Amino acid sequence: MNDMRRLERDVDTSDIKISAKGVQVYYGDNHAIKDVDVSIADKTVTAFIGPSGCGKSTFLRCINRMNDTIDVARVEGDIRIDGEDIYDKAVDPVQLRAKVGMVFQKPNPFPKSIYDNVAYGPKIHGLAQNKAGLDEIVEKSLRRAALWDEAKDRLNEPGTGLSGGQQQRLCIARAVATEPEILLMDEPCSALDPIATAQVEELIDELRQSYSVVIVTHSMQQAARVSQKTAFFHLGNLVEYGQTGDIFTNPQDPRTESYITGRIG
Ligand SMILES: Nc1ncnc2c1ncn2[C@@H]1O[C@H](COP(=O)(O)OP(=O)(O)OP(=O)(O)O)[C@@H](O)[C@H]1O
Repeated sequence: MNDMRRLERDVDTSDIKISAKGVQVYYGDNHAIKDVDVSIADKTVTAFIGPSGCGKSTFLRCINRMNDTIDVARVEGDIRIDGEDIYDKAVDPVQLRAKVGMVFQKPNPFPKSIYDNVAYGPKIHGLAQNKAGLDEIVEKSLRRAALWDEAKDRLNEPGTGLSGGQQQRLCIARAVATEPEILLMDEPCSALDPIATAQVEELIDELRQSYSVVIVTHSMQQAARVSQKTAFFHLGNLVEYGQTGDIFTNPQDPRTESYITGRIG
């Protein structure tokens, strides 16, 4: 039995959205993720924490097969969404990524208008019948990302002309526009000021009503504020996983305790 299985506590096994078993990731000879098992709940924010280089982003990228785009990366093991093997040969990674949206560390709007940034995904996935349908999706997505009021009078202006915090909300609007079921966020606030961070955190809390949200964060305060479940990674191992409150107040593994008290990291 590995560490995580022994230490997993209070993780509701009902309503599991993502389940991973025996996941290994290698970059060439570098064994970056070591035999990770985890079950991630629907309609919940799950935070991945741990020291730099422990594999948080690598594991996050397994969930929408973004590691496929890295030549030297090799993923082994079993990852299922709603019980379906996402690494099955029949699964189209492009379709998968519409269902599993991703928001990156640095806001990365396309060099297109605000409207087109949001409309791009729905267009390529054929989600709108006509222009009116597309307009509706764009408005709804910008509203969900709490950007509509600031953007509605400048939809044809470049997305890159928005402030950093607005650009990140635009990227969230772009991610939700394809009606995903899971939203992966890789340090989504690291380039934002405290006000924009607070707005995005508020948004994450709202988004969990509809999605399973998985967020990588370097900020333990942020993990404590936004997540219900926390997974602590160390040297490629998932060391401890449980209710966020328990992980921060009563960690079971000395490595978790050292990290949250600032002794490693
Ligand atoms: N594209 C890549 N090519 C080769 N090795 C990589 C790549 N991405 C990550 N790695 C390696 O995999 C290991 C885990 O890195 P990863 O970025 O997943 O960690 P992390 O916990 O997200 O780190 P950080 O908090 O610093 O972002 C590291 O040894 C890193 O060097």
